Amino acid sequence: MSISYINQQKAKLIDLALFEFFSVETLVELAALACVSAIKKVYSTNTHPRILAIAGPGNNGADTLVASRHLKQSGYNVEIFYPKRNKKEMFQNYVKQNIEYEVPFLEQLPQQIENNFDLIIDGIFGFSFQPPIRKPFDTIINKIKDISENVPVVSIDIGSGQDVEKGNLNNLGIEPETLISLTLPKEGSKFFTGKHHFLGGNFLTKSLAKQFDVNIPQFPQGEMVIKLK
Ligand SMILES: NC(=O)C1=CN([C@@H]2O[C@H](COP(=O)(O)OP(=O)(O)OC[C@H]3O[C@@H](n4cnc5c(N)ncnc54)[C@H](O)[C@@H]3O)[C@@H](O)[C@H]2O)[C@H](O)CC1
Ligand SMILES: [K+]
Repeated sequence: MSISYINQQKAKLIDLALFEFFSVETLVELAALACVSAIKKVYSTNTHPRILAIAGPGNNGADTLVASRHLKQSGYNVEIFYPKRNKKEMFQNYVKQNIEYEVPFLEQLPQQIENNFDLIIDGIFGFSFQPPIRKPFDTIINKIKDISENVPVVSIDIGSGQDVEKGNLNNLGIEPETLISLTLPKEGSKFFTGKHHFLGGNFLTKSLAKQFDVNIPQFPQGEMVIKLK
């Protein structure tokens, strides 16, 4: 039985259904841990010790802020660029936590990313993205696209700027080396051209799968992610 790929509306509805059972903090913490697990499988602290994490204003950014803290605790040097701060208490707490865990926040996107970082985490937009890309993310996404040949990019849930359902239309979005889909892959990820595709966020029950008419995977024993590619 193949895993279902879901459209934007279904992703939002499944997310809402999960909020009936879990707090957003719980889902974000688990999603972030799954991302960290996938990242560690491909990029070690020896080969890719310096990480630049770029966090957007929504829950894709929340996943990134939490993943940054866990990566720092796992021995990576992480720095965060978080240009549009969400005022909600949860996000303010994530900032405080990172400061406590000695993860610095950068005021600007660094000039020489290629020389100073081994890996970029793209946590700008997830499944709620609606084109066109607004400022300041247009220039940020273009910059990441330009250097993605030289520095590997890991995108959380979606390559930011990509259409959730149609993929990298007109090459407007980030095409990452590694994509980590959450809950179920989005339709746009059928066109993923990078090297590694993981699925994390083992949140769905049989009953929710039935309600949303989706096929859910069996995660390998003891694993937080499944390798799809
Ligand atoms: N069930 C799950 O799979 C879970 C997934 N999680 C993560 O949450 C994101 C979706 O989060 P959401 O808050 O709904 O939205 P986004 O982060 O995608 O972005 C919303 C944010 O971005 C702004 N925005 C949207 N379009 C644009 C644009 N064109 N230009 C500029 N800004 C834009 C918008 O205004 C909002 O501020 C999902 O992908 C997962 O990563 C959670 O972990 C919970 C469980
Ligand atoms: K993203």
